[in-house]
Amino acid sequence: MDALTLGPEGTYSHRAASAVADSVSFAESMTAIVDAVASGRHTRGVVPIENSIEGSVTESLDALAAGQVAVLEEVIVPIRHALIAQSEAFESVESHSQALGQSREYLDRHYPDVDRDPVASTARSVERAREDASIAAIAHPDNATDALQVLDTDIQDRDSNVTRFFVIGPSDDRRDAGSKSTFVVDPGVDHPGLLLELLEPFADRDINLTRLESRPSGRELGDYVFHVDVEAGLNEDRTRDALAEIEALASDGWVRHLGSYDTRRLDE
Ligand SMILES: O=C(O)C(=O)C[C@]1(C(=O)O)C=C[C@@H](O)C=C1
Repeated sequence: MDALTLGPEGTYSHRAASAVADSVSFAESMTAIVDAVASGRHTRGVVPIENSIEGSVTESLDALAAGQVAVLEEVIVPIRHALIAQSEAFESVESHSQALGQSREYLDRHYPDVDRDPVASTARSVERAREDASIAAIAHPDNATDALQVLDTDIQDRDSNVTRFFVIGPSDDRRDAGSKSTFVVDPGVDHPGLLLELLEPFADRDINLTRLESRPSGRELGDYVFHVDVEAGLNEDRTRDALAEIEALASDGWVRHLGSYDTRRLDE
């Protein structure tokens, strides 16, 4: 099966997608990937969700909350960045904002006066460095082909750097079995203790939460949609019971079960 992911060739998303699909096609943004799967134009997509240093990939979270898709698997990819350019004589560093953030301490230490410019992906910054000697890229070292050189390796601020991706498909492919599940909750109400009430159904049943993220609903300041990951499948009674309680609490809003899924870890 073909998977749509963030391009061009050579992104970390490309590495994640290659591990789960027979072939890979490329899009320009996470929103475009989720839209293509939600509308049926593509059967599989692979989007980054969170990084161990920089945190959430907010564009992916907001697209998942808006689009009708299912999460089928999570893929954990080790991220080891290289500094890539035609020579040491570069004047600016470009990369995806996540990669610039993951290498912040390195750049502060070694290139404090060099401009940092975000572009759509790490591989896009490599294309730019290939065309322009004044630009250095931050990307996987395998991208340093032709006139490009790897000026430094392992420039991420922690060696344990990993990014978590979701493999997504149409809502009809949603599964109830898996070691983890993801929900998006728009409570539609606001009162003291609401967040506590939303979490208690999981705590009461000994269900471990692995992520809780508040994203602005976009309606007004202070109004949030919650992304919740738990270590349990929806085929378990305890998860179904917890979800029923949350649905009752959010009866003026909505709850979306994005799916239950297992984890795949890629080697370095
Ligand atoms: O630009 C890329 O290579 C991507 O696949 C995107 C992305 C991200 O959005 O987090 C994926 C993994 C790394 O954390 C850096 C960038």
